[in-house]
Amino acid sequence: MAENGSSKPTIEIDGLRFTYPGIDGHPPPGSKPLIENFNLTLNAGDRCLLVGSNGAGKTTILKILGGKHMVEPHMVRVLGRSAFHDTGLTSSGELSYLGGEWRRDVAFAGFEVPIQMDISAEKMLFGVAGIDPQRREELIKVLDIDLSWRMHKVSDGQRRRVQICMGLLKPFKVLLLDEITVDLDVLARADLLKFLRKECEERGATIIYATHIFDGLENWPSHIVYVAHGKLHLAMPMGKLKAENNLSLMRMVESWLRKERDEVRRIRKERKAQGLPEFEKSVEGTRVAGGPARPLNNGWAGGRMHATIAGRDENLFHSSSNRVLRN
Ligand SMILES: Nc1ncnc2c1ncn2[C@@H]1O[C@H](COP(=O)(O)OP(=O)(O)OP(=O)(O)O)[C@@H](O)[C@H]1O
Repeated sequence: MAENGSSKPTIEIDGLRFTYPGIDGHPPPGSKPLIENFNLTLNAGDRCLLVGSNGAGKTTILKILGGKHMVEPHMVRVLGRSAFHDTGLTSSGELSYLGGEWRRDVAFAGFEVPIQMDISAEKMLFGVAGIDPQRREELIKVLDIDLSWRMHKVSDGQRRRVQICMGLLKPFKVLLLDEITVDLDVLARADLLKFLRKECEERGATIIYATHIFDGLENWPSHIVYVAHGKLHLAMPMGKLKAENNLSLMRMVESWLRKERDEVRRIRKERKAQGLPEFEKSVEGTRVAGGPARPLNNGWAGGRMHATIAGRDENLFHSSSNRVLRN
């Protein structure tokens, strides 16, 4: 994929395989991997849109890249390093992940600032040490943040702007965005996308952005990746895709998802006709080897992880899934 200066890929996924662990920290016996045979290479400057239906595995892939789930080090390399094993990648800010639970509970992994408390936007944004003042000023402007906002009183969108600003303060080399723009108004979203594009073009950053909202994205990505049932279905430079297809981005994705859904329905119908259950059984939240049935969540979802760390289930967490899951 496109290169910018450095010839080494910034993101390399090679034969990725991943199964969510059961309560004992191991994949449940008989379970089928959620992510399988997944390969992707991205370079400095690439802006990659990650698309797929609900439950396709986008968040899981981003979390693996963000070092939150353990996989074998050779399967996923970020800036040539294993994100799970090399914690310096995230602590240095070179790798930044802005996703679901980050949005709900804390301002930014590592800063440990509860977002709902009575604190001003200014205190949050100026409380982070070692930030380039010019970059901070630019971000405050891009996200149109009023420094006097009190975090417990602002709207969801205003709070989100401060959170995004916190997450972008350090000049990342790789940024993983998991549907972070849902609450932003049209202007804030457009300005943020413009800023992110500049980060890739001028600094050679690499961004993977998972979203279901295609408004204003038509000319933003340099690459598109479509994932279905944990498998890579398509990874392509946007230019090539547009040359082969004159649909809009949204219509294109819609047509892929429609095809995928029709195929799932067809398989279910066949199973029913054969006297088999339409939906497959799940083992501790993971699908059993077989057709394209979706796994169910086993309760170790993002929101639960924080509760587990902070709450009474702490021992349970430490004796089980923390071997493979990092929040
Ligand atoms: N902690 C977990 N344990 C077991 N299964 C999980 C866990 N987290 C997610 N899953 C399952 O893995 C599958 C993929 O989930 P994931 O969140 O990666 O999908 P997604 O593509 O991001 O979906 P969406 O577009 O809805 O955000 C889902 O079926 C989900 O139920």
